[in-house]
Amino acid sequence: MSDILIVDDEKDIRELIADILKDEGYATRLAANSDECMEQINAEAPALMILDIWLKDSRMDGIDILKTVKRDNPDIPIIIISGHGNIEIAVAAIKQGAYDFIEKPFNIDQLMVVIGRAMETARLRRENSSLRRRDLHSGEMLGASAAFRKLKDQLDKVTKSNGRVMLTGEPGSGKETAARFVHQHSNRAAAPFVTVNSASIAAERMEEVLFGRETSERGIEKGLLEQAHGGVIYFDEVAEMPSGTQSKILRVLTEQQFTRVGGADKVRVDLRVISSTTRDLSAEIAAGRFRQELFDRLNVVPIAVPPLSERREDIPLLARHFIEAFNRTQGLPAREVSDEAGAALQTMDWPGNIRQLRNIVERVLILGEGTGPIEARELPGEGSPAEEGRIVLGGALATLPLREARELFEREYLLTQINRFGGNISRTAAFVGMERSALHRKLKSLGVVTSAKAGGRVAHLEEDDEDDDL
Ligand SMILES: Nc1ncnc2c1ncn2[C@@H]1O[C@H](COP(=O)(O)OP(=O)(O)OP(=O)(O)O)[C@@H](O)[C@H]1O
Repeated sequence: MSDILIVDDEKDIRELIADILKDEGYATRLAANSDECMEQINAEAPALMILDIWLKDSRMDGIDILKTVKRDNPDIPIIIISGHGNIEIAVAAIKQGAYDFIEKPFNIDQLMVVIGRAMETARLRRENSSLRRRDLHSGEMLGASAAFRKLKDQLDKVTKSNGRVMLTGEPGSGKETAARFVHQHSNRAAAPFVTVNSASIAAERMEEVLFGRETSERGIEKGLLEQAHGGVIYFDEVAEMPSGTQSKILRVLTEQQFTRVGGADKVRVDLRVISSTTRDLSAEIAAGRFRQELFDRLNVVPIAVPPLSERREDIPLLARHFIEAFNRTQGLPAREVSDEAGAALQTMDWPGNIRQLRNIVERVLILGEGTGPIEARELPGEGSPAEEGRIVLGGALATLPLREARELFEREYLLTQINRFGGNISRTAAFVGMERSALHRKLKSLGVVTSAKAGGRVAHLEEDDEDDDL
């Protein structure tokens, strides 16, 4: 993605521009009409396009090409070449998103200045979005809950080794973040961390993307494996990997070398492999969708990343972290979180885990009401009944005698609070306003077991002792 695509129906002009650009050290590609142009872009997006607005013998004219490219590849800057006196068309092109225009006959210095500026703007834009992405994907891991500490201990141990790690966990629970953490704390930190999005690369392009290619026109183009040399390659959602690619990856892991598409030489790379999955890979293997041998090679150190519902205690901390990050990167208001909103966040369902929390925080900050603390009513799904001091009698509650309904309510209420405080009985007792021993008795009378998982409802309920940590 470092070359310039020149689209002009006049061969002389195309070649003249290409020669000038080559002298200036740019790689170039040429297209004479809209079909050739789209073919080139689909093969690989160029860093910049120089586009003649009038194209003879072409299915689409320059403006149509501009619209299509701006729709599908908005980051490619496009410089328009227009005939002398066609200012109106040039202005229309700028309105459609062209970066700038130059008039024919053009002067070389002027062309070079415009190209230089466009490249710089595109570079800054890319850097900005990668900074923003890095900021929200920094490998910085926050948490204090028992489930988080257990994860962190396991990750700390593997940073020192070179072993292949398989991270399992729900979507958005922080698998990539955990992988980046391992990378950043290992002796490979100075080398790249490269992600392979197994689900989003088309099966037929996978090989080229991973192994790179060699052609006579463009020489060697490194694939992701080579780009990650010395560092970490992260196979995100390995269960989505097409079966043909699974076999090829297996071969690379066994032979420790591969060839580029169209190439003959063997390439060796030094990589640490970390993979992740949201699916149960043993079920995928049983169903014949995932290769057992590949699983065995990738799953040397399995680590489970806990869902947010098992680390509710960390929710306020994470929410504050995202508010701060959105404030810094996007200038959104740095609001506090009210106690009610904090409690509501801790009791919500989180199928999308930490990513969902981040999205909700972003949405509330964008749509929010002013700069004061975030209130519970601003959160999705938070109705007014609780605010009015009412609860909705859902399910069986309305059909039960008072004593049983009260017990049911107490059990639900206490389980929810215990979850919010990460299973810590002392802090739960302090919050609900009971003595610790009284809370224990109450839980016992309600049939809640305090030393183990209670019917799957309490994830980390601890037996209390002097030290209230798990
Ligand atoms: N411990 C953490 N502390 C702070 N932020 C975190 C933590 N874990 C995850 N995040 C943030 O949550 C979001 C989702 O995390 P990440 O992309 O790592 O999840 P994932 O499990 O890899 O998701 P997917 O299954 O979709 O690939 C990211 O913005 C990430 O920065």
